[in-house]
Amino acid sequence: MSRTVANKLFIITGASGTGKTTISHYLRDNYGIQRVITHTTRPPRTNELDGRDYYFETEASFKQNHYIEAVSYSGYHYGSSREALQKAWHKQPFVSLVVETKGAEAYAQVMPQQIVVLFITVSNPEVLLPRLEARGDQPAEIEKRLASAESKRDLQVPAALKSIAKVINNDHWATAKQQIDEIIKAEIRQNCSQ
Ligand SMILES: Nc1ncnc2c1ncn2[C@@H]1O[C@H](COP(=O)(O)OP(=O)(O)OP(=O)(O)O)[C@@H](O)[C@H]1O
Ligand SMILES: Nc1nc2c(ncn2[C@@H]2O[C@H](COP(=O)(O)O)[C@@H](O)[C@H]2O)c(=O)[nH]1
Repeated sequence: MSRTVANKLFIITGASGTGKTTISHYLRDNYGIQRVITHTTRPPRTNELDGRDYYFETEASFKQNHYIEAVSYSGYHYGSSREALQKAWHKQPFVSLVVETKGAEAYAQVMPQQIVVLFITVSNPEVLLPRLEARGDQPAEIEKRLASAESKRDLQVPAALKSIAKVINNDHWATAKQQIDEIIKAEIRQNCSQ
């Protein structure tokens, strides 16, 4: 008898520059876990591609998707659509999603049984500025972002996620990677034993 693997969504959340996207790339490259592409009205950064990094939308086209959740962040709209999640799950049972914390809270309400929440943090938020500079973000954008209420809020695990979030400290990539490996391997084992 064939066994179906339950669909799982690894939600990667935390403040800007903590390393969420880096971790989603690690999951893709090492475990084949693809990221659900989300939608935004933010203009693309250098090297970002439509359909790969985001679905880049206009104000008008953003409104045409069917969102599980959508937020404003540092002056732009962001949203994760039902269409994109279903498309990703259609291809494979384990997928990831990179969102700010309000988005993660929404998923905890909508599909609590299907998510694993990874909250990414750093011990000293002062490292975030040089990290965003190294990423090539425009200085004005970095200043606006790090000063935003959302960015400051996302430095702490929200109360609604405290009981379920797996906190990953990303001061150093080598130790963050170890933590991620343990979590993913445990999820794979658990899924295989069901
Ligand atoms: N442990 C680390 N040490 C040093 N630099 C890191 C580390 N992890 C990630 N970075 C770098 O920090 C920058 C920001 O990382 P990343 O884009 O993954 O952050 P993010 O949380 O997705 O940010 P945002 O929410 O703004 O999109 C990148 O240049 C990345 O290479
Ligand atoms: N709640 C949601 N947050 C999202 C979504 N897509 C991305 N994000 C988060 O927004 C900020 C800013 O992203 P950036 O690419 O401009 O740096 C960051 O925290 C992302 O994780 C979404 O669909 N919903």
